[in-house]
Amino acid sequence: MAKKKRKTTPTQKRAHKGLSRQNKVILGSLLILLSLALFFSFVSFYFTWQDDQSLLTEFADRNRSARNLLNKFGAGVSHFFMYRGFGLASFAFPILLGLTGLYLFLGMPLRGLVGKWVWGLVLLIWTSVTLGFFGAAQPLLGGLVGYEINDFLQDYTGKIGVFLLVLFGLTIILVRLFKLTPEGVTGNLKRLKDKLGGPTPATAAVPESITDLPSGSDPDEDPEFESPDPYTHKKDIPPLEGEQETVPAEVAAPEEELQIEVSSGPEESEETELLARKLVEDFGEFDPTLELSNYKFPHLDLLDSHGAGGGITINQEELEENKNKIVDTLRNYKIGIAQIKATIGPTVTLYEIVPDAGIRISKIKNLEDDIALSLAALGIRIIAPIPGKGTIGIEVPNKNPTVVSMRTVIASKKFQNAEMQLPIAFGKTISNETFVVDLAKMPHLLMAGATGQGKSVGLNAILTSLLYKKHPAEVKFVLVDPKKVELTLYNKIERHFLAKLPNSEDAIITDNTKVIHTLNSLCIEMDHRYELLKAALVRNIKEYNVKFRARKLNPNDGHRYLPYIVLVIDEFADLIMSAGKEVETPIARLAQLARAIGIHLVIATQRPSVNVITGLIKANFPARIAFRVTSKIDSRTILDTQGADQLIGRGDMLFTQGNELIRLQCAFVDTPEVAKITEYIGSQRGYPDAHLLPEYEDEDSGTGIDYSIEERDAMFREAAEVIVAAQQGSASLIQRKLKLGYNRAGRIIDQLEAAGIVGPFEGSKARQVMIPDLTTLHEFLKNETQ
Ligand SMILES: Nc1ncnc2c1ncn2[C@@H]1O[C@H](COP(=O)(O)OP(=O)(O)OP(=O)(O)O)[C@@H](O)[C@H]1O
Repeated sequence: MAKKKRKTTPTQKRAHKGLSRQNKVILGSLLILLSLALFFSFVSFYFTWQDDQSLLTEFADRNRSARNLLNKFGAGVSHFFMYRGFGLASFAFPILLGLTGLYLFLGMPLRGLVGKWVWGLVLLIWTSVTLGFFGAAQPLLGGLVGYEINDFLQDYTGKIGVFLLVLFGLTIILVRLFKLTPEGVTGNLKRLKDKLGGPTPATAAVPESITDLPSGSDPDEDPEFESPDPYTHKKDIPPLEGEQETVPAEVAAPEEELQIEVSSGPEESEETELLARKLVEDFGEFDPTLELSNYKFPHLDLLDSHGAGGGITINQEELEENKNKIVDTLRNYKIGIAQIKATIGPTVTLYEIVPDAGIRISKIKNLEDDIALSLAALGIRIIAPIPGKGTIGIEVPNKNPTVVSMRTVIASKKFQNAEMQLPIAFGKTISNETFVVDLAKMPHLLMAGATGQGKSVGLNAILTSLLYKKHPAEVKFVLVDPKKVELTLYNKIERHFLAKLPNSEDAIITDNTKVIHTLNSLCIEMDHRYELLKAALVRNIKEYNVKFRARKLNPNDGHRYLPYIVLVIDEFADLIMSAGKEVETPIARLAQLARAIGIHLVIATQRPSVNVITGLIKANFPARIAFRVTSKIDSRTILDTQGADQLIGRGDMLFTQGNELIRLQCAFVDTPEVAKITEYIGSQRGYPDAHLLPEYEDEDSGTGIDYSIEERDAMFREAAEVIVAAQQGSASLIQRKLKLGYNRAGRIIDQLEAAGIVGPFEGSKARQVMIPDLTTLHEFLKNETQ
């Protein structure tokens, strides 16, 4: 709404500039009176024209008077319009003049009059020609104009031709002006029959003819005229709250002054809607993928099956053996089992047991080590009870685990049909089901595990999933790789999928200072995106992009299609150890706020200690993955519970999104496969450069308020102009208008203060602007340099 209001202001201002309210009332009443004078003259002319005809040549003679109600004026004007002009159709003039007068008198926006004048003139000529055609013997019906046009047309097309032309004109008027279509007419007749005695369509048609627009764009239509043609269709869209008022406001406007103001707002919104619909009709929806329309998604053959094509092989003997061992161990401790069931997964088999009645669950839980000992196996995990099932689960690793290949999970129906914003195929659950989640819903992911347990493979699985599902226009990666080797392969897709800071050579970030800059730049991008969302009146990136695709957001106002941004940090511990708060603060800020605007974080660390995964970080990362860790304490640090220490490694992982823990076998994607995928994408035509993030300037580059003229920011002058023009000394105004980051805008404000253009900081209030207008400012800046 705010935007619409902003839009109306210049129009209103212009209107005020043209004519003052008083002058409008004066001019309006003059036109109304003139229209009445014309009307009475015209009517009277029909009865007196013969008597008054001789007088037309003796206008100056004061002794003679005309019989017309408005005397000589009436006789002369009527003769001019009715006889020499358009005949009966000339009544259009008093009507149009009266209407214009009324608009001026009531202060209504004159824009609405254009359509009425155009249609009025069209009707005037058509009526004149038609009456001239049918009443050629009666010059007062069609007037001289009607007669002459008829004469001219008949010379070329004959009587029949003119008749057909008149008929065609009538069709245009009925269809465009009155929105009559065969379906509409039958529908109306039916409704009329139903209503019997209700308001006739004829009465409704009057305001409609008034409000129509010549362009054929959707006017405020009479609800009575519902027809399935493309024009009336537009009305089927449910009106916005304000829009409902538009119809009565427009119709009743000539009588009620109060409603006039109301109509201006919604009219604008309708205009935007109309424009959007017209653009979509003409060009189709905005397609973000158009620039790389020939882009081919990677195909399955780029991935290996890692010998997992045949699925899980069940070793019946092993199953039986494990079952017996479990039953025996429990029996040794006097725990009877009523039922036992096995679910075989790729890495572990889950034995679900129902103990005899009266057995305490904690007793079984305490036997974890004993069961592990008797089974002589690592990585046994007891889940007592399994949530929602009423059974106790014992997970026992398989002797021959099956590799879950990325190929099988990508090929799975679940992933292929996933209607998610950022679908990730992590791998398989212990019941051998493909596990797919939406990164956008998580909304950030923390990944930890001891070295060599599958973190890098996990990150590759995330990136591969997105590469298989998303077009380069839809998602961008910001990759941070302090180890300098893990993510290098993704360099090849820089111009397709990567985002980087302006002026930086490599898209993959390996040094710490650059990481800090990038994180801050992402914070600026986040702020920009929030501004855009606010201006578009939407709540999240999804709604924003839908609106942008429907061409309801104007790129000239700074709107653009927003790709998702996934920030991946491999080895977070390194970073936090060397940069501490400088990294933690922007990460926490992004994690807290970035979910709605499509920036998602994936952070991996091999040192899950509390000084790396701090409380602040943890609180903002509800979704966590733990690969195998070496101690219970590490498991607690990541998951808030033990369990990760009992995993068997090689991609065996626990995933939580806040509540229950899910054990998964991570999909395996090897480095050569990643190389093939990136090669495949990288060899295709890409964008000219990587996606550029907003510029970030280090805060340390000068903080004192004693700025000399040479030290001033390059945007100082522009910023001063913005501030003086708006007479409002605020950093956020500079930020918004000049699209600068918060820190830079803040620094410019300090420089403006040092220059004496704005006053000192006044808490929550905007600073005082010391210079009244732009001319004074320019003078001031000129004097400064002299
Ligand atoms: N999902 C998996 N399925 C099968 N094997 C796996 C899986 N994940 C990892 N591995 C095996 O474990 C090895 C180490 O994995 P990875 O490089 O991902 O460990 P990491 O945790 O990133 O180690 P580091 O922290 O030292 O980089 C891989 O080379 C692979 O052989």
